[in-house]
Formats: sequence, structure tokens, C-alpha cells
Amino acid sequence: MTIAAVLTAAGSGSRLGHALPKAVVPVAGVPLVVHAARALLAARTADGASVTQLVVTAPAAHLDTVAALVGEVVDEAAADVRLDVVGGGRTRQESVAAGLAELTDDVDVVLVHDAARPFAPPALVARVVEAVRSGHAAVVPGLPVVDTIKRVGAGDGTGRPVLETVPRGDLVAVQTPQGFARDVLERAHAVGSGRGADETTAASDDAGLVEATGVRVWVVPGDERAAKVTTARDLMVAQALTTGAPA
Ligand SMILES: Nc1ccn([C@@H]2O[C@H](COP(=O)(O)OP(=O)(O)OP(=O)(O)O)[C@@H](O)[C@H]2O)c(=O)n1
Ligand SMILES: C[C@](O)(CO)[C@H](O)COP(=O)(O)O
Repeated sequence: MTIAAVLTAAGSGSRLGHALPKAVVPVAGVPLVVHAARALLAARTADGASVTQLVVTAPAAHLDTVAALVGEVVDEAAADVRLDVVGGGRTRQESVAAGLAELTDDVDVVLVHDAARPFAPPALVARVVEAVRSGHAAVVPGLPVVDTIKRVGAGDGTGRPVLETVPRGDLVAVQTPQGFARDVLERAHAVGSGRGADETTAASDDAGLVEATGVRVWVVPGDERAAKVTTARDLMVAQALTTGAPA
């Protein structure tokens, strides 16, 4: 089994509202993309398998910065890891597709992970890989939904009408890293490529593209530490959990 990881870091972080692209914003003095890359490279399966190719998608104007930051992580890992840094696309889906194009021929398992989930622990990464290795071609980590979920209709200017309350017992909130048999993920991106140009049509995760090809996606237990940094509040929480100090 040869494992590669595509680490998405090309977003601007518009909802974060920081002067820097989100992936290079620091928590505890360390950029998010560095935290995320460290976790991916630290992960080990029960028999010692680890990520041997890391492909990072970066904003076009920050390719060199991201390459230098993640290059240090690869050096620290003291393992034989190939690093590629590529420019991202217009959407996350396009960025992942650009990352997949860099995979070396020997890769057969692919993880897709967000720099925006910098504290996904290595054990979670390993859990996803193990589930792929056990025979599931597509695996996502998920956590139970804690809020009551309602489907709503079009608004009238004062609010939106509730159409139904969705039973939440069989709902999960899905995280990254997501893991795939390479051929399944590449085919899903090829089939879904027409959706990728625009946020309104692009898949919000890779498993969604795989589902659309009729392949079953499996859920393994997620981890609260893999929470996504989307807003300024998320960043403050991440900082407080990491250092005990406000951002
Ligand atoms: N064109 C894009 C858009 C997003 N991403 C990455 O996909 C992950 C999840 O995206 P999100 O959290 O939405 O990040 P941003 O797109 O940067 O945030 P926003 O939507 O607030 O602008 C992030 O690691 C982000 O860097 C990417 O590689 N390429
Ligand atoms: C891939 C993801 O992290 C799974 O929860 C999420 O869908 C990314 O969402 P965004 O639309 O890029 O914020």
C-alpha cells in the first residue's frame, strides 16, 4: 500500500477575514498548513505504513511560502516523503483535482485533508487509512449531529418557513481526512469535473463526488479535534485550546 495525501490549502479564507490566506495564518505561532502537514506525516497504521507523498494546494501568490513551510515539515519528519506544491483552482473541488494530477504512479490510497482542519490527530488519519485498507473504497470521519436540524423553504423577507424536522439519529457531520482507493477518487473527479468551476455547483467534499458515481462511502468515528477553522471565532477557539491563551 502506497499512501499519498492531498492537503488543500489554496483557499483565501474569506469567512475568516484575516489579512493572510487562511492556511498561513498562525495558531500558537505555527501556520495552519504546518499543523495539518505534521499530523498527516506523523500518522502510522498498525503495521507502520505512512504517507509517502504529500501534495499541497496553495494560493498562486503564495506557492513559494507554502513550499518552504511544508518543506520544513517534511525535513522534520526524517522520512522519505515526496512533496509537491501546486496552485489551487477556483473551488476546493478544482484544487483537489489539481492535486490528484500530481500523484506518482505507485500511489494506491489517497487521503484528502483540509489545512483548515489543522488539529486532526494522527490517530484519526490512521483510522481512515485502516478503513480503506480493510476494503472500503471511500471513507470519511463523522461525528453525530448535536443540534436539531430543520429543512426550510424560501423566505418572505421576515423569515423562512420550516418544511420538516430531519431525524438526526442517522445524520453525521463529516470531517477530513477522507480516504479513498485512488482509482475510485480519480474516476469520481473525472465524472464530476463539470461541477468544479463554481461554488454553487462544486462538491463540498470528495466523498460527495464518489457517492455520485454509485460507490458506497463508509463513515468511521471522527474527532472533535478535527474541527474546521472557518471564522475568526474558530481561530480563537483553536488558539485557546492549543495554548490556553486568546488569539
Ligand atoms: N479554491 C480553493 C478553496 C478552498 N481550498 C481549501 O479547502 C479547504 C476547505 O475550505 P474552506 O474552509 O472553505 O476554506 P476557504 O475557501 O479558504 O474559506 P472561505 O470559504 O471562507 O473563503 C481549506 O483548507 C482551503 O484552503 C482550496 O484548496 N482551494
Ligand atoms: C471537506 C469538508 O471539510 C468536510 O466537512 C467541508 O465540506 C469543506 O467545506 P467548505 O465548503 O470548503 O467550507
